[in-house]
This record gives sequence, C-alpha cells and structure tokens, in this order.
Amino acid sequence: MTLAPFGARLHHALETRGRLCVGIDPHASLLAAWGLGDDVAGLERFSRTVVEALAGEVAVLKPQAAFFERFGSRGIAVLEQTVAEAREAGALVLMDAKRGDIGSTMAAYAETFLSPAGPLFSDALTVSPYLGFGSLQPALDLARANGAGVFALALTSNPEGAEVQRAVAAGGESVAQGVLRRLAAENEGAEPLGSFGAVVGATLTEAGVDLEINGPLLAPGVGAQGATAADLPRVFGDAVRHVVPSVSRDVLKHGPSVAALRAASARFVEEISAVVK
Ligand SMILES: O=C(O)c1cc(=O)[nH]c(=O)n1[C@@H]1O[C@H](COP(=O)(O)O)[C@@H](O)[C@H]1O
Repeated sequence: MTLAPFGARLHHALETRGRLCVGIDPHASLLAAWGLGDDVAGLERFSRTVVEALAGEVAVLKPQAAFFERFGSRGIAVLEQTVAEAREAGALVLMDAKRGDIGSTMAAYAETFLSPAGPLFSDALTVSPYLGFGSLQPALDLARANGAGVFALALTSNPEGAEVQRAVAAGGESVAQGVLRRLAAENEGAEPLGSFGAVVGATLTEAGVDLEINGPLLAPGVGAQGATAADLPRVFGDAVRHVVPSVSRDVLKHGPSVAALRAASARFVEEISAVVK
C-alpha cells in the first residue's frame, strides 16, 4: 500500500486529533512509579498501556528508541510491537532515534526506519544533521519515496545545543538557519504541508531564525523541561501555526491509569489549541 505524503497525513491528524505529540519514554523512574519492574516485562506493559490509552486519541506518538535499546534485542522487539500497534490504532509514529552518519551508513539507518519492508518502519524519524545536511540525503529520498517524513534537529531544547547550532557559518548564516533553509528547499511546493520537519525546542527564549520551512516544527520541552503552551507564540511567531508540541514525562507521569493518561493529553491539546489557532 502506498502511503500519502507524510506532511499531508500529519496535517490531517493534527486537524482531526488535535495538535500534540506524546513521547513514549519508559524511564526507569517512570517504570518504578507505575509499579513496574525495570525489565523487559515492565517495558512491554508500559508501552502497551500508553498505546492503549493514546494511540486512538493523539495525532503523533514518539517512542524514544534509547529506552527500548537499553534492554537489547528483547527491548527492540517491544519497540517493533509498539510501533506496529500504535500505527494500527491510527496514530502516526515518529521514531525518535536521532540518527545521523556518513551518507552510505545513513542509507542503512533509512532502510531500518523508513522502508515499509522493515519491522521498525515508522511514519517519520528524527535525524541529526550535524554530519552535514547533505549526509541526510538517503533518508530524505527514502522518506519521500515511501510517504514518510524526517525531522532534523535545528535548535534543540537543551541549553548545550546553542554552542553548535547558533554558531555562525561561513557566509554569516547560523548553523541552525542553514538546516532550516535546506528543509525549506525540500518542502518547496508541498501542500498542505511538507514532510520534512525541524526540531525546535519550546524552551528557547526566542528562535531568532526564519522558521518558515513549509513543514512541521516539532517542539519538545513542554512540561518536564519547563516550557508551557503559553510560550509557543513567543518562540515560534507566525510559524506557530506549524508547531507540533511534544510532551513525554508530563503526560506519562499520570499512568498507569488509561483514563488519567487520556485526560492529561487532552488537557495539553486544549491548552495548545487556546494559543495555536
Ligand atoms: O527530538 C526530540 O524529540 C527531542 C529534541 C530536543 O531538542 N529535545 C528533546 O527533549 N527531545 C526529546 O523529547 C523528549 C522530551 O521528554 P520530556 O522532557 O519528558 O517531555 C525526549 O524523548 C527527548 O529525547
């Protein structure tokens, strides 16, 4: 089955389900708080509960691969199952694996996450452009061919990111602005929204870059990292209409109650809809 372009699928999901991405980040501390063991059985129960609670409700679920990989092959099996079940229930799955490497290796990462033949096929993948934006080409090409998307790190939510991302490259453009410019070129002409997004932290005091990339702007940092929905218009300006706020711990801490997880995510959707029209 050929999928419609990711940007169009995301646009539809945000319109119908509300503007929110919830991260599936099974921290050891959350497993303990949910009364689960810090083991594969705990991981599986945690992930299944989040999928049961939210995959039929929120636009995007974002499993953070590291929390599955730390259990080795059995953790990856849980990740495969999580992706499949979440997609089956109607959520778009954004695999948060932040991959980035020389082009020939990037092609293998792209095969892993962006080829429908693979067991980890996801609707989109986070990638790091810091081996040079051009090194991402195999992922961009495979995503485009398969109706998937890519989110490249532009201005991350952590304070350490600025030393690299705000650095001014030859020609006077910041490194982050260069990433955004290349994403805009990939999205040129796409309607209603391009498939190539940027990650821009909601925790920034100001963006200070041109965010008009005709693509989605994933905004982690809402909740546990201190940003709120009310910060979004200040950080994103007019481009706030393309923002996809992402929350992990501040939703997940309400589990294991399915009803409480749903209520928490619904509260975020409501708060966000009050500031992003
Ligand atoms: O790509 C990401 O999702 C990401 C980028 C970024 O700049 N900052 C950031 O926090 N993230 C991820 O977003 C999630 C944030 O989790 P919470 O702070 O618990 O909401 C984690 O999975 C991070 O790895």
